[in-house]
Amino acid sequence: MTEPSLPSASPAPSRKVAALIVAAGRGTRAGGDIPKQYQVIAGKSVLAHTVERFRAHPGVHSLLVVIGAKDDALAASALPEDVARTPGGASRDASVRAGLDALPRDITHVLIHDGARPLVPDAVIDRVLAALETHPGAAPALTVTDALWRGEDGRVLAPTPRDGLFRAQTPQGFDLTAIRAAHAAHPGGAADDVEVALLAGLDVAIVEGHEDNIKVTLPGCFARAERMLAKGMPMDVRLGNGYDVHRFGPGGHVVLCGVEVPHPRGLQGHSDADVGMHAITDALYGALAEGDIGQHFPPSDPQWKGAASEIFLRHAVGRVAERGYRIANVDCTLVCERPKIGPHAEAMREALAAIMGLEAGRISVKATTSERLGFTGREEGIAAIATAALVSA
Ligand SMILES: Nc1ccn([C@@H]2O[C@H](COP(=O)(O)OP(=O)(O)OP(=O)(O)O)[C@@H](O)[C@H]2O)c(=O)n1
Ligand SMILES: C[C@](O)(CO)[C@H](O)COP(=O)(O)O
Repeated sequence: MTEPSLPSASPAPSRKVAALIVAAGRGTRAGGDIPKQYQVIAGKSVLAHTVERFRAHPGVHSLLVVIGAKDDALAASALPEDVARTPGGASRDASVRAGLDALPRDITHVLIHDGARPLVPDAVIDRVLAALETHPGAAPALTVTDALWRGEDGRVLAPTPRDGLFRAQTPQGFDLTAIRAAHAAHPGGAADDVEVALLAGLDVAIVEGHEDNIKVTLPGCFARAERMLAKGMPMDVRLGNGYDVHRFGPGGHVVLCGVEVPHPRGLQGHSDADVGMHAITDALYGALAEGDIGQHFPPSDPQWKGAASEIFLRHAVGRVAERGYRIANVDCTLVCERPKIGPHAEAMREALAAIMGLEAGRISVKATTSERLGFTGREEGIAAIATAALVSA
């Protein structure tokens, strides 16, 4: 890998560097209702994180984002108003060409970067800029450290030598005139700009990339990127509340916080009507700002009729972990005249602890009457209120 003799993050005075961030893809492999670069992680869109990295870098003079032809509204809500944008094309290389054509006249060098790489460290940008002082092209990469095989139909066919192989990253930096000419001469279909540059005979230096510089590509990448972003941030604390009510109907027991409690009447509901567990589940979804049980398990869907509430709670707990948080504690209050909760509270805490994979010491279950006032006082139903606290894992 090239280690320039005089690495310098700040370009020479005659050099004017633009960051060209390509973000016109559809993100089909990542899934979701909107392209991956507009999905929110750690409080803002993937693309906004990416843009912020380059805007904050002293060696970058100008920034242009290439967006999908129909993504104006998404880009407007994802990016600060003063970030320059231009429409891209149907393939990555078409988007790069559109961006190169739209750069300001005084630009001499360009850093071409995937909008889907929101974690690019400053040091990687520094290394590319430094290598551009002595090369017309420079790009970050990592050596391959795992063994490589060729395989087919789930079976290994043969080992493949890994000597001299690199995993390519971005930003890939170039002399602007040279890369414009290389793109103009390229037939299309290149995976990246280094491929385009090589066909034009440009000398491209390899500088050291970074394991954090991941490209959000598959559904699991969002949580991974969010966890990595959270590492550099002060501890994040999130609180959520949940409230639920179920009315009494015929029956011989109620299920509360996972425990069957004998009672002359049962609770009615689409699922097993565990009002306490529902309130806790909603508190967890609330803390994540991910709606409520009804959104994840629509009552209109017959598959959830009579479903055990622990299915909902396990899902919410799973989402907490996927989003890079852990549960600090939950507190649930059941509001009813009868049955008496006290004798069952410990069993309820244990039942919740087992489902949530949490120590019982982080779970509180308590109860109150409403002094015979209101619907709970008239014993028409049971209400539950819950609070959950999450901290970044
Ligand atoms: N027509 C395209 C295709 C891709 N890109 C950008 O190129 C980068 C790397 O591409 P990739 O990860 O393959 O993104 P997508 O093409 O969006 O993903 P997918 O192949 O899963 O649809 C992304 O920031 C993407 O937005 C682009 O600007 N214009
Ligand atoms: C440019 C690139 O990010 C280099 O690793 C990559 O080639 C583009 O993404 P894709 O997944 O290969 O489409």
